[in-house]
Amino acid sequence: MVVSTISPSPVLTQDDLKKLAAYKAVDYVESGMVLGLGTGSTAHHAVNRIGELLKQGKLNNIIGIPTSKRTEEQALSLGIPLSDLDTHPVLDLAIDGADEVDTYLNLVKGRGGSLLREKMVEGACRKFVVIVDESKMVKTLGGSGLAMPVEVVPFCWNFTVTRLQNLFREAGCVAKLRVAADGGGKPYLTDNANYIVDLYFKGEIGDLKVASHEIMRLAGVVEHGMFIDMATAVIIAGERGITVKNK
Ligand SMILES: O=C[C@H](O)[C@H](O)[C@H](O)COP(=O)(O)O
Repeated sequence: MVVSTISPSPVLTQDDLKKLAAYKAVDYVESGMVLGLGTGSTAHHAVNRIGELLKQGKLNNIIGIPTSKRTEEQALSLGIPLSDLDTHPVLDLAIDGADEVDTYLNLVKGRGGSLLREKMVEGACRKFVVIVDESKMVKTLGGSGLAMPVEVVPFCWNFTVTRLQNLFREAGCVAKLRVAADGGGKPYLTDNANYIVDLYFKGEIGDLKVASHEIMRLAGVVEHGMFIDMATAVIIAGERGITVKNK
């Protein structure tokens, strides 16, 4: 793993740091690329920047593959030409945020609800650059005590919640169905009309590949938010500057 650090910065807000990481990642973009466009507050800055450079004529012939309906709308509003994986099954580069990044550059994603399309698009990229502020860095995934999202089919979701929780009983896992933010207690619906079950761990998840396999073996699970061995680089913006970690 190659690590490089550049330029210290003055006191910045978390959003400033997200923007710094995003802009740095857009330096990797070249004209003619097919690009995976990530989802979330950090990726939002990168998509805006790509739109800006296209408008200024500093980038040309970019094709974007959005990882969510939200990003699709944003990209269209910026005039970024879009396509999909059916037409462009291999992408040059994807840029996206993450909820957690461990020391091996494994990720937790999906707290914003977009993990399935992200995993499909980012798994089809030659390079996957992750952009985060330093608060996202963790020793081990799930160690922050925050959600590890799993996308599940709505059919008998309660059954799947119980099975997911039982899977990680020794790690003190609590599994909860995510509800929509707009109140009413209705389940949160993903872009694929599925539900999200959030897993909260008290202890260690253990071997991530084993955990991944166990989760995916459950009928009813569509995908989970652990992105193992997928990132090729992580750009971390912090109070002391930007750090780039390459796989
Ligand atoms: O579901 C959301 C995506 O995985 C986001 O990329 C992730 O949650 C990070 O989002 P943010 O940049 O807003 O922290």
